[in-house]
Amino acid sequence: MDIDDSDDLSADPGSLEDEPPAHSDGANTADVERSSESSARNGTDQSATEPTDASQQSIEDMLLEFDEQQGLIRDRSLLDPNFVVEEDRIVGRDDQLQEVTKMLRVALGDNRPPNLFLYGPSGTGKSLITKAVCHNISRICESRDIQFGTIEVNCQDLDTLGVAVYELAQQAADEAGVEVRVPKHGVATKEKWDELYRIVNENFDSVVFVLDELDMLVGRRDKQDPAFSRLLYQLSRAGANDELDAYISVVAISNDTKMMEAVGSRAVSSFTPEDVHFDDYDADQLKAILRRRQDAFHDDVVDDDVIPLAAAFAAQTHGDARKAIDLMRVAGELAEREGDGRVREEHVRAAQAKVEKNRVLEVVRGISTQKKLCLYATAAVASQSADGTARSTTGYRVYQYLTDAIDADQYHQETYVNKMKELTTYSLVDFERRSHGPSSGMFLEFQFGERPETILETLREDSRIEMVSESEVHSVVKAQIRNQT
Ligand SMILES: Nc1ncnc2c1ncn2[C@@H]1O[C@H](COP(=O)(O)OP(=O)(O)OP(=O)(O)O)[C@@H](O)[C@H]1O
Repeated sequence: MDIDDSDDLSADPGSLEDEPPAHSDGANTADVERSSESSARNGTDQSATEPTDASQQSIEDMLLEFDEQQGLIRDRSLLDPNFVVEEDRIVGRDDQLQEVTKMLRVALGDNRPPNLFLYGPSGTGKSLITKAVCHNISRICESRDIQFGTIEVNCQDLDTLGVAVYELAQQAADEAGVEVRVPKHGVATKEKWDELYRIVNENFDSVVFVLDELDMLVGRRDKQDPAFSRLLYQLSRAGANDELDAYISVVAISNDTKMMEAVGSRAVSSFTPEDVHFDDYDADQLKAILRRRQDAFHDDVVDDDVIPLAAAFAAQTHGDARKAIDLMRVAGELAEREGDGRVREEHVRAAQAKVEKNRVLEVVRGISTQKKLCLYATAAVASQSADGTARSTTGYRVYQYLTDAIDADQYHQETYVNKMKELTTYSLVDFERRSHGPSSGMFLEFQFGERPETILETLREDSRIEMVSESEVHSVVKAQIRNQT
């Protein structure tokens, strides 16, 4: 996720000086004096229509003042989660680096590397490690005159298999420096596959396809297998038969550890990947990752407690390095905007509130009212339970209360559970199957990637949810938690 809060205040002072001010509001003292002289001559009083506050700073002055201010951030790219950092800035992923390198290095010789399935929570370095290894393979291949290509797509915003195949063809063409010869729309998916094969065969000896966030490629619901399963089947089969001359390897990346369970049996038997697991980072690892990027800031402008605090906040929610880096960037930008000479603990706390809110907003912006109600009910339970989790059985009762309160349709418990499961793809919420003894039956236990309070606060911005009394929900939740066996 990319949260861009940056205001680029680095306007070119030269060009600003050449420009006359757009209008005289807030102009300098001399202008104000000239203006009052002329009104006196004309016998008119302009004080009612024009600002007379001579101390008001013009926009130009403010821009120039900001521009002259020494910024705190020296290298913004190091605080951009999408920027691929140099190898020496990668910390705490030695095992995964070694495993991925060991398997993909086969591309350096005359052999097909194995397929890989990289899985683990968001922001744990899956994409970074893949890119770093492929980058190195590419460099060595260049010196050996092997045409190696990395063809990478993020499946998050790809709706159908056809769109995904076109995107692969487009990326392959970009990597090879050629043009795609089929149109994006209005042709059968088969033609897009053929075009992809043509581009690969004509330009590469060896290719690694990197399919990031693959589980998000669900495709049309009327198909038996999800689109990601069909994509894996077709790609890995093409590698094994004559359609592709180049050696190909498919690296599937997912947050969903259970993704392979949803892959159809045909695809499983042709894809057969080597698994590489990525764990959450702990606070110490996150601290080390941030310290290795501290030179993103000018020397000696970051207070000592800033990095440990950002690392601790990020460790609380899944140990996500992207979040830790986001926190540092937003804290730095807040400090710059306030004109503070240092990044302090208070900036990290303010950044934490902002980053959390942005992440929740990103998820809830596009979801239906029904999903919002499911999420609200579950977060309300988690916010009051002793361990911060919510049982599906309790969450459902609160959901029933909410739908009654606003007179909305009410789903069965199974649908409520499915809606909550669907929300796990955004890594805002996660679940585990649990049972408290033989008599209590099975239930899902939900835990949140952000504070449940932030989720509730954000969802209350929806006018239908806002209608429900907060204190009543509170009492209902309390009673339901008390009734849990
Ligand atoms: N071990 C690490 N050392 C240095 N930086 C890291 C490390 N792990 C992750 N990062 C940084 O954290 C950010 C997120 O990492 P990355 O995109 O690789 O995560 P991911 O596991 O692929 O997440 P997602 O599943 O959400 O795509 C990137 O900016 C990356 O540079």
